[in-house]
Parts: sequence; structure tokens; C-alpha cells
Amino acid sequence: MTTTKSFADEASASPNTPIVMLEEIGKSYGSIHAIRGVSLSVRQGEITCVLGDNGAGKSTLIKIIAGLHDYTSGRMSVNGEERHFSSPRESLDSGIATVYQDLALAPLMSVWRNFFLGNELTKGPFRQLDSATMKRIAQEELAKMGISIPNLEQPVGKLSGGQRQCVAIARAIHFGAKVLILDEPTAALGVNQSGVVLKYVVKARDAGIGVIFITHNPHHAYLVGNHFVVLKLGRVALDTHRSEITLEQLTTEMAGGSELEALSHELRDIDAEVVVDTAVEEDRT
Ligand SMILES: Nc1ncnc2c1ncn2[C@@H]1O[C@H](COP(=O)(O)OP(=O)(O)OP(=O)(O)O)[C@@H](O)[C@H]1O
Repeated sequence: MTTTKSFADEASASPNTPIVMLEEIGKSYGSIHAIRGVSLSVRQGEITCVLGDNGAGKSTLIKIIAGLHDYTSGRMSVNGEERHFSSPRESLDSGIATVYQDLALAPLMSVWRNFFLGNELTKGPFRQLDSATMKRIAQEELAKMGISIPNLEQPVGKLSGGQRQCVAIARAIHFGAKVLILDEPTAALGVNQSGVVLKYVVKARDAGIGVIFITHNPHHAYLVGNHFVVLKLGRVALDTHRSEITLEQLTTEMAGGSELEALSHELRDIDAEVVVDTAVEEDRT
């Protein structure tokens, strides 16, 4: 299916209607079920955090929404319309921008060139690059997000990891993203840099974007999230609103939650058996 509607056409959608909705989505690779029965809603001006350990199915979920893989069961709708993306371009044209951990930036190119990478502005009959306008817009857009990069001529590779994430987020918003998928944006960053990125994630939300924040860090998720979905072995283990969970509960859930509790019971039982066995041994002697 290749309907490519601009999100500008969807301005009348109610803020409470999910922009992207996954219902019981599943994806199998042959006999391997990467995810099963996953439901998720992304709403305007909300941050939905998707948490999960390695192999939980986070990447698979991103790939489906970003148009890299089709799903094999369930239903995905964008603005109420069922969609099966067959390319990343289709997802992007539907207003969904994905910022990957390894960022699609060209490290040796200047910050402003990276900002317009693939969307360059031209002028005149010979379509020369309109560098002056691109620099001005990049400066304005970054300033709007509160991102201060004094020299936009410097190669983007010279920026800190956090600044690079911020440039990628600002770029996605400028080019009309209504949904922003952030793939572990703080995974490779220290505390300060993570803080900078989380601030811009909140700014994106406040600009009315629906954010999907993929992370394995419950502390980062809880700082910014409105909604939390924990994936385990490809299934939803927890789906809850911020008002219904504390950071401690979220952290416990991520650390293994009920499995840890079951394990501690088992260990206690083993302990008790050892005590009984020892007592019996002592009685015999
Ligand atoms: N192309 C594939 N072919 C076969 N199995 C796959 C494929 N991609 C993912 N899987 C399996 O699906 C499950 C979910 O993987 P996925 O990469 O989505 O998890 P993840 O939460 O993103 O993990 P990580 O944080 O380690 O990247 C895993 O068991 C994985 O081995």
C-alpha cells in the first residue's frame, strides 16, 4: 500500500486521536516471533517510552513504524488509516521521522549542510545551492530549540554526541515530523549529555510532536515519559501511564520484576531445604 498523505493535510485530527496506533502487531522471521501482540498508541504532544532488554523486540518495533520491515500480523494505522509501509520514504512522507543511534549525519560536512542533507535549498535557473538561506534557517531552527552551536561551519563530527542528537532532532522537526522515533538517544552518552538530549526530547513534545522514546534506561524514561511500554521477549509485559507507576516500580519491572521475585522465592525455598537437610543430618549423628 503506497498512499502518501502529508501530515499537513491532517491538521484537523483531534489531539487525543492517536497519530500512530499499533494493534496486536506481530512480526515473524520464519519461525522466529520477534514480537507478538504488541499494541501501542502515539499521541500528539506525548512521549511514549518503549523499554526492554536486549532481544526484547525494540528494534523490530522501530523497523515496522519506520518502514524498514512490514508486520506479519495485527494492524498499524496512521491517522486512522491502515498502513503497511514498504519503504522508509513512505514512513517519512507520513510524518514519521526516525533518529537512529548511529545518526544519519555526514561527520565531515558542516552542521548546516547536515541540517539540510537530502533537502537542500537551491536558487536561480541553474539550481545553485542557496547556502546563505540554509545557514540562516539552520541557525534559526536550532535557536528555536534552544540549541546553541556558535559555529555552524564546523564539521558535525566535531560536535559532542548529545549535540549531534539535538541537530538530528531539530532537523526532523523542521522538515515536518509529527512523530519522532528516537532509538536509544542517550545510550552512548554521559549524564550531562543525556540531560541535554532529554531536554530537547521534552521540547519536541511541547512543540506538539508525538515521541516514541526507545530506551533500556528507566531513569531516563521516567524523567520525560507520559506513557511506558515494557517489552519482554517480544511481548508487552507492562503498559501504563505515568500516573500509575513510580520510578521504583518501573526500575523493578525492567530489572526483571516478577521473575526476580519468583527467583528470590525459589532461592529462599532452596535455603529452607538446605536448613532442613542439615538439621536431619545433625539428628542422625
Ligand atoms: N532479521 C532477523 N531474523 C531473525 N530473527 C531476528 C531478526 N531480527 C530480530 N530477530 C530476533 O527477534 C528478537 C527481537 O530482536 P530485536 O532486535 O527487535 O530486539 P531489541 O530489543 O532491539 O534488542 P537489542 O537491544 O539487542 O537490539 C530477537 O530474538 C532477535 O534474535
